[in-house]
Amino acid sequence: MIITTPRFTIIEDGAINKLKDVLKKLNLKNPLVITGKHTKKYCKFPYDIEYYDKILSQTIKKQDYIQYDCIVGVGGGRAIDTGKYLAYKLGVPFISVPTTASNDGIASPIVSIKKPSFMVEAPIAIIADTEIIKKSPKRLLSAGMGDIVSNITAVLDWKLAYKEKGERYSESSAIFSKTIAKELINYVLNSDLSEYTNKLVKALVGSGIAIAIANSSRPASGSEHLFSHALDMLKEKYNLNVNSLHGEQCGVGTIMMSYLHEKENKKLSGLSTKIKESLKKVNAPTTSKELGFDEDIIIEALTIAHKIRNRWTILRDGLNREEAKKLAEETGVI
Ligand SMILES: NC(=O)C1=CN([C@@H]2O[C@H](COP(=O)(O)OP(=O)(O)OC[C@H]3O[C@@H](n4cnc5c(N)ncnc54)[C@H](OP(=O)(O)O)[C@@H]3O)[C@@H](O)[C@H]2O)C=CC1
Ligand SMILES: O=C(CO)COP(=O)(O)O
Ligand SMILES: [Zn+2]
Repeated sequence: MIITTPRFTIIEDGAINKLKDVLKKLNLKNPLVITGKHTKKYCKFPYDIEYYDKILSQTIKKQDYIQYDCIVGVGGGRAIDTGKYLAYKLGVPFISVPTTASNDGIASPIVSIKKPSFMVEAPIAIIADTEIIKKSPKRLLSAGMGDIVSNITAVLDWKLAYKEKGERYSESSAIFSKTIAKELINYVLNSDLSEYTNKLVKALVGSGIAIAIANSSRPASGSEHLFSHALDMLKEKYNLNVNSLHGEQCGVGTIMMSYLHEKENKKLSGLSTKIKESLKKVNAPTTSKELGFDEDIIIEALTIAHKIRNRWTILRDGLNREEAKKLAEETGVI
């Protein structure tokens, strides 16, 4: 098994200005920058630039990109994911330059632009300019909290799969991942949030690295992500005009899945409430209404989530409609 983790991680104000130095250190000379319409303004480099929409709308032909020795993704989750995907298709290194902190794709070895998601090499470098990230829409920074609290239920689910199904499990990756989430939750609940963005970026980078070390998204993706993936599926199926973000959906999923874990383990008592409070404190959605979904969609997503992929979680063989409704009601999601 080959595990790749980033060689350079820079998290600081003005970090984007170090892209040139990082490229030099990595002996990379001709990058192609992938970005989005809202984030192009940050690409003040003398390199070729393309929008991710264009990359996604065409079949990638290696010969069209032969002159580039690496890909740099500058932007939100989709820009980063598209850059990572292109780098994978071309077999060149990927450098991640997030302009916000909405999910752990900024550092993970996962591409989720194509469903189902799949593992690739982790970014060779992460350049997170906190000056830019702090100015990004507040909603994206709230969503990031949802992707971090997910680690709590993801790890509980992973351990459950180990106990009930004998799945391969790594205690060190699990502890790393859940500690990242616990620390951020405690910080959020007990502070004035003045350092929130910095801590969030570090947590998301750590979460991506936990995935790389485990060589699986298990440390950061359990039943709460199954619920989020189910919502994405239903958005497509019913052509729903809902613009909820990945991290927002995962956060609401974590409230419900932690409640299910609590019911089986007294030691976890109060977990779901604590997670909900931490999401509220950063203004992340905690209800179907705030997410923008009708209650029926939330219930349907809960009933199909276990079928999304072959991953044993607290949902086990699935919830029926009645159980799903009860769960969403008892956690205040509907
Ligand atoms: N690989 C992985 O492990 C994971 C990957 N993902 C990926 O992430 C995507 C979701 O990412 P998410 O960030 O939530 O959503 P988007 O990438 O859709 O970004 C949301 C919006 O924020 C804008 N934006 C980003 N940064 C700034 C900024 N600094 N200033 C102003 N606007 C900004 C984007 O601009 P613009 O329109 O220019 O892009 C976009 O319009 C998923 O679709 C998936 O592809 C999600 C989870 C995990
Ligand atoms: O979003 C992710 C981790 O936060 C990726 O996980 P998946 O394996 O569920 O796509
Ligand atoms: Zn996620």
